[in-house]
Amino acid sequence: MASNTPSLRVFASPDRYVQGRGAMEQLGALVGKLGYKPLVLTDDVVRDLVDDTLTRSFKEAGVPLTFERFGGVPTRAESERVGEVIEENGHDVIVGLGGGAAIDAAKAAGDNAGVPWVSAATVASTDAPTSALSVVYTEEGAFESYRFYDRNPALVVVDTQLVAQAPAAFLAAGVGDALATWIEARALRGTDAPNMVNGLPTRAGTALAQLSWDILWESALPALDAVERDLVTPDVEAVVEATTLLSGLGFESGGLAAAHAVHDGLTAVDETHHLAHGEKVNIGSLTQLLLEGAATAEVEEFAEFTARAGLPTTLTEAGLGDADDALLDRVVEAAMTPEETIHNLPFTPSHRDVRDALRAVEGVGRRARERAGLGEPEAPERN
Ligand SMILES: NC(=O)c1ccc[n+]([C@@H]2O[C@H](COP(=O)([O-])OP(=O)(O)OC[C@H]3O[C@@H](n4cnc5c(N)ncnc54)[C@H](O)[C@@H]3O)[C@@H](O)[C@H]2O)c1
Ligand SMILES: [Zn+2]
Repeated sequence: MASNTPSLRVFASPDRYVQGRGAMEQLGALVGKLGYKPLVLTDDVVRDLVDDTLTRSFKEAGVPLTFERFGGVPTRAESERVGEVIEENGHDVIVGLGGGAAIDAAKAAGDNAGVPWVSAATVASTDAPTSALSVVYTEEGAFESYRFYDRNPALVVVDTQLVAQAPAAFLAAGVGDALATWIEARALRGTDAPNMVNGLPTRAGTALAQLSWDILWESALPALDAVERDLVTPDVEAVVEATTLLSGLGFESGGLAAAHAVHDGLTAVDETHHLAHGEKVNIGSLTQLLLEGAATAEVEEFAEFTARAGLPTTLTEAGLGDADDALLDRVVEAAMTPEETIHNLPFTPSHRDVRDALRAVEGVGRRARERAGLGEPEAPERN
């Protein structure tokens, strides 16, 4: 990102954002305003969850409902395949239904086929739904590249009842993804580093990142308690808005830095593939704070808060507890490619600086877990 230095400030957002309990009941009517023949890209798990609701919703709206099965990984090939389905059958709008992966694949397929795209989120696990970019993966699940579009989703719909009924780990991952947004956006303030819409950050983007952080600090823990019991409370509504809308606008127009670059680096090694996006991002946030030399109290408070939220705060939980330098070098190399957002930091860390910060996460994270009464971190089972 550092190679291009834009001179104009840019802020981007979806055309419309709709959130609430039972929002999927409205999907047919909302999508019907955008096209006559939508295609809904989703996996079997999500389809089973919403089939009845969407069948009813689309029927009432007089809009035909066609599902396409999502292959699970947003690869270039998967988007090309779905783009062809859109073209061959004359669909005029695509809906990505589920988590960040289905949503990202739908954006890419819509762009390939030249039709608008809609994000319909059934979990609040990432800030993917609002953005004008997709993260493209290899078949093996490693980060390949960001793919940028000229426009954001035409519509974003988030059903908080579905979010509440999903395993709480999804919302925890969303909290991890969204907390990083402020840690990263604030690092770009006053620099000429680009945001994710090829501009300089606007005050709005950065302020929304901070608002997301403030809401999470206030409401994430009670929201996670509520979601454990399938409840939609005002804390849940606030946290879903923070993880989806505010973090989405905040990261895109406020900009990314080291936390997401380290996330991308972590995807390069199989050891971390059991972690969700937001979980890997949390290791990235801790790495960025340590790399910045942030105040000890701040780093420790962040580690403890995110450990309480159920996020990984140690390399052990990331499957890298016994990683040798060569393995961490692969992570750091992938985190520091020329395109990576780590170069948006207002200083230039060396490879060794980043590796040491990453390794230092273990000690901070362990101590935080102890303070939170969570005990020793557990390594994932290897199969
Ligand atoms: N484009 C962006 O701006 C952006 C931002 C952040 C993350 N991402 C991308 O998002 C992806 C990660 O997304 P994710 O963490 O949501 O994972 P995911 O999309 O890979 O998986 C979500 C899983 O949850 C299941 N699921 C969905 N709704 C459910 C529900 N209500 N109940 C039970 N299960 C449900 C799905 O079947 C699926 O298996 C990564 O590819 C990441 O790169 C993109
Ligand atoms: Zn993210």
